[in-house]
Amino acid sequence: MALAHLQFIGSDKPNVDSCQMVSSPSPVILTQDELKKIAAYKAVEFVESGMVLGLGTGSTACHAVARIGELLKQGKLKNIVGIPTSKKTHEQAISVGIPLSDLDTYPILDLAIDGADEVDPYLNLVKGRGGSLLREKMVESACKKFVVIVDETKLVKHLGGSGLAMPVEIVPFCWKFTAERLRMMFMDAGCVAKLRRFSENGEPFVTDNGNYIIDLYFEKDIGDLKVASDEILRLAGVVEHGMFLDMATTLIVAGELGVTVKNK
Ligand SMILES: O=C[C@H](O)[C@H](O)[C@H](O)COP(=O)(O)O
Repeated sequence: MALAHLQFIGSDKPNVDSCQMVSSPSPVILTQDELKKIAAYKAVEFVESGMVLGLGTGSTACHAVARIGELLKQGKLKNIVGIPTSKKTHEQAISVGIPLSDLDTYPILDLAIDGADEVDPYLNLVKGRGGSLLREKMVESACKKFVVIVDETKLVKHLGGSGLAMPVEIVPFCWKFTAERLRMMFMDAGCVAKLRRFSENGEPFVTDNGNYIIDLYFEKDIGDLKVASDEILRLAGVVEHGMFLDMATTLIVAGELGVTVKNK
């Protein structure tokens, strides 16, 4: 079975042993959004009636939320309870008719479906470029199964190696102090720490929890991810970071040559 298309950026030898190609190569060139939708629809095949579901946030996860709503309307799914990971997903879920609840009521979820900003060959993730990392991490760490859905541009060899942001949610109090501490923490990796701002008015971006986001950019590999994770979380002022280590149980990747499902 040809799996050469499942490439982790920068990887010499992608780890694809446990992958399964589930659709044949398509002759049509698909847009990135169409690929996201294909991955999302594939993930929704894991959903069964009666499940308590973690509903992710972002341009990929929104296709899954829409699909679940559609199947509920068609009567193909019944008795679903959704736990949204952001205010935006909350609104979307209501609009498509998914009954909602929260972690206080359902501390253990059957399944969560969500996108990611980066995925490494071990299914570690960077999340939070949409700003929802804290609620996502709370919900997705309470799930028996966590299905991650991406198009193939999200695959990387090392987290933080794509040159894009590694988000850290912090309290607004003395944010410059916290940003500087984070920068110094990863000085050897050439870290730049930037407060996320709304592009329209330059005001700080505020999360659903009333916090700020510091985006970390690295010139070099940050080394052991667990060590980096623990160190960030020990810093007073930090609420959570966007590294989701050892949480995903299944990865669904949609690419030009088809859809691949990889189980951990
Ligand atoms: O905060 C946002 C979430 O972590 C998203 O799941 C992640 O950013 C991926 O989003 P998208 O599917 O839009 O690329």
